[in-house]
Amino acid sequence: MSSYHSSGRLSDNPMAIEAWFMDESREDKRLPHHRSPPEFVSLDYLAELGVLYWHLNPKDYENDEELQKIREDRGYNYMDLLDLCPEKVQNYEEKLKNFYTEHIHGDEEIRYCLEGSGYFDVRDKNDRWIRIWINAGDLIVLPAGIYHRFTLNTSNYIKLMRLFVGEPVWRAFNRPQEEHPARKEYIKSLVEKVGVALEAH
Ligand SMILES: CSCCC(=O)C(=O)O
Ligand SMILES: [Fe+2]
Repeated sequence: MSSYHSSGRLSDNPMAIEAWFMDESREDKRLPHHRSPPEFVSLDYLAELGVLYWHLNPKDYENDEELQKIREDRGYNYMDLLDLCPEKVQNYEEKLKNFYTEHIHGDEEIRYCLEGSGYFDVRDKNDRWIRIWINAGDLIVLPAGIYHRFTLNTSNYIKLMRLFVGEPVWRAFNRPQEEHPARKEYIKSLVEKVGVALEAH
């Protein structure tokens, strides 16, 4: 039997990311939205969807060799910081609304949480929402073409590092995007990886 720890996390292992299938309720998006009983999702399952994860030391991000290596290996030469609070972000409410509108990008979305926390929701191959809880030290990569969205949780604050290959393009394409080349490429990669026949949505 598993039990919750004081942090609210199911695991007391800070290296483990937590992800779960969401319920269907329409209540506040900043709440966890667990199913009853909770249905957790493994890192292996996320990897099948093309979602990558590392846990790093967020206090050392300026000199972190592990982060440096990931950036070199994957060509992430662009970096900036996003402090998501009303005082520092223009059009804060509008940005949050757009972040929570289901979308894809033509490129990977790479985010490293330095402080605070939040939820990245991604669609799995059966179009179910998986909620990924990001805390300080969690670096995730969402593949180009995966439907996703982001919300703050009840802590209401996150500081993120954004990484990119080359000149950043933040453009979001809201669902439906079945004809977008990145979407087609993503579906192809899923079929190759897990051999599932996916219906177009
Ligand atoms: C707050 S960063 C994550 C939101 C998002 O999906 C995006 O920027 O495209
Ligand atoms: Fe996005």
